[in-house]
Amino acid sequence: MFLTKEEEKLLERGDGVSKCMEILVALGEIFDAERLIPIKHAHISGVSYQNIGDEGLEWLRSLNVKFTVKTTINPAGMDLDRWKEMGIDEDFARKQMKLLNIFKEMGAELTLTCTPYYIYRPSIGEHLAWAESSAVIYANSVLGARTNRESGISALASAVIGKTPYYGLHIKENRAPSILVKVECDCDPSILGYKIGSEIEGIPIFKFNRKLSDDDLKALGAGLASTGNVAIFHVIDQTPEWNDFEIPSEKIVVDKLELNFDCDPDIITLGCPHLSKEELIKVYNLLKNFSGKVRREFWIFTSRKVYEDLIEVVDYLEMKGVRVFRDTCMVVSPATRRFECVMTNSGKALTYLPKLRGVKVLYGTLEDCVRKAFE
Ligand SMILES: C[C@@](O)(CCOP(=O)(O)O)CC(=O)O
Ligand code: SF4
Repeated sequence: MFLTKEEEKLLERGDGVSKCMEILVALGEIFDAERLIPIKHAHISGVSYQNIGDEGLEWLRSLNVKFTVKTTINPAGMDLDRWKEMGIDEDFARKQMKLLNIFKEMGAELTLTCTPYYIYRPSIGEHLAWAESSAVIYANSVLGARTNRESGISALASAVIGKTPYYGLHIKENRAPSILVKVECDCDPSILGYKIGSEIEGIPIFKFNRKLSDDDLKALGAGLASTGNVAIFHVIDQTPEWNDFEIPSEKIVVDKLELNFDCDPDIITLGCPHLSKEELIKVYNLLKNFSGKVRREFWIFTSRKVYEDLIEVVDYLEMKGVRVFRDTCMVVSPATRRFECVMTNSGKALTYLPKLRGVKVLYGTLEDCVRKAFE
C-alpha cells in the first residue's frame, strides 16, 4: 500500500501512533488497498469492561495516543448513573469508569451508544471508520455513507491517524447488490434480517410490498449483520443507492419465517440497537392501553440524546414501572446474568444474548413484549 512521506514518518516514531499506523498498514496489505484515505468520523466498539477486561484496558492505556477526528464510542457495561439499580458491583463500576476515562483522555465523546447516527448523521458518500456492526450497516445502507465493518481496534487506529485503507465498501463498485430478496410476507424486518443473514452470500437488495420506516431498516440491518457477514443492503425504491446498480439475476423469495424459541421470560427488553425517538414514543403509546404498572422486569435501552430529548416520555414509562437505561445494553452488561429467559423483539439480541450472556431468549413483536410485561 502506498504511503506518503508523512505517513512513513508516523511508522518510524516507535510509539502508540506507530502502532496504529502498523494496524492500518497491515489491514491495507491484507485487503490490497492502494492507499489510505481521510475519514470524517470514527466509531469505536469494545467499550464495555465486560468485553475487553483488564488486558484491553492496559493495552489502551499503553497506547498513550490522541484521536485526530470526531470519535464516538459504543455502549459500556452499565448505565453510568443507575448501575447499582442494574445490580452492577462496585468493582466493575470502578473499572468501567477507568476505561471510559482513558477513552475520554484520547479525545472520544462518551456517547456510549450503538446509534451514533442519531447524534452525527453522516452524509451520502462520506468516508467513515465505524465499528459496531449495526451502525456500520445503517450508515452504508440507510445513509449511503461509506465504512467497512471495522473492529474496535481498527476503528481506534483510524481515529488516531484520521485515515482508513481505501478498499471494500469505500469503493462504489464494491457496493453493488449480488442477490435479490423478494419479500412476500408481512414479516418483522428484525427477524427477516436475523434469518436471511445466515442464508445468503454477498450483498442483498430487497423488494418489499410496503414502505419501510428508518426504524424498520435499522432493525433489518442489525439482524442481517448479526447472523451474516453483511455490511450493506439495498431496498428497491427506498435506500439511497438502490438504483445505482443492475438488479441481480440471482433471487430468493421469502413468504414466511419460522422461529422456535420457548421460555418463560423473567425480563422483557427493547433497544438493541438503542431505541430511536419514534420507537420510544411507540412504546409509550402501547403502554397507555394498559392500566397499572408492569408485572415483570421491563428494561428499555436508548442513547442519552434520545433519553434527554424525550424526558416526559421517559418519566411516563418509569411511572409505569419500565426502567429506561442509557449507556449500555443487555448484551454488553454483566447485569444480564441475573436473568434466565429474556424476551425481546430484536433479531440481533436473539443472536447475541445466548452467545455472549448465556441466557435463553424468547422472541415477541413489540406488541407481544408490552402485553407480556403486564401478564
Ligand atoms: C455485539 C455488539 O453490538 C456489541 C458488543 O460489542 P463491543 O463490546 O462493543 O465490541 C458489537 C457488534 O455487533 O459489532
Ligand atoms: S444494544 Fe444491540 S446493537 Fe447496541 S451495542 Fe448492544 S448488542 Fe450492540
